[in-house]
Amino acid sequence: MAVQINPSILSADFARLADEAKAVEGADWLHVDVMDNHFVPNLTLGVPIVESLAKATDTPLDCHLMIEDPDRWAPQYIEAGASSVTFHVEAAAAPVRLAREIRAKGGRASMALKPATPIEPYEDLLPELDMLLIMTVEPGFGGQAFLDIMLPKIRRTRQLIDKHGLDLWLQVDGGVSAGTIERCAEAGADVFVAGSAVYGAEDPAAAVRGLRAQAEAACDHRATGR
Ligand SMILES: O=C(CO)[C@@H](O)[C@H](O)COP(=O)(O)O
Repeated sequence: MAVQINPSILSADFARLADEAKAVEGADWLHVDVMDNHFVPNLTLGVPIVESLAKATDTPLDCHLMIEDPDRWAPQYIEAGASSVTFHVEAAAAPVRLAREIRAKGGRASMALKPATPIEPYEDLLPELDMLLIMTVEPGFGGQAFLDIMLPKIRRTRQLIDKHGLDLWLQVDGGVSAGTIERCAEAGADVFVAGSAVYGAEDPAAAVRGLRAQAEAACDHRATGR
């Protein structure tokens, strides 16, 4: 699968979201961090803003729900115009039912794991998903340092995806930058969320292009061993 670069609007100017979405045209998805100050100690935005943003940009939205009770809320984000919804397995009461409901509504179903949550108990769930998100920081804030200790989990997840021959995207989120993206790609990730590395750059669109070139080279290296 081709590499995908998804700017996180958590690092954008929330008063100018439509312009900030345009500033990264050429990105594959916009990553929308939804936080409820319960599942994580931060508060961001909800369904009405996603509904407005979906109308303001042609870039598809992936909503990353860092909230309690995603079973209740996730389908509403698809109805609001998101094309993909990521829920945390630690918060979901019925992850399989929820993934099926997201897909039944026409969305891509994605499940996230916090750093201390292992992948192995969820091997049998993987066919129910379109994407798996491995958090490479503790969720809640942008601008944190990348957790190198997540690299073995990324590798093990890639092995599981390949073992089962699944068409499942493997996303990483947190501390992804020019200094870390190659390690993530070499470990097996193919979807990269970057907040401060994109919106903190003078030219966000150029930052997306730079990250894409680095990730593509590292993915080729992983595939060919050269
Ligand atoms: O989900 C989160 C944080 O919880 C992320 O999406 C951050 O927004 C990524 O920001 P950077 O680490 O790339 O600055």
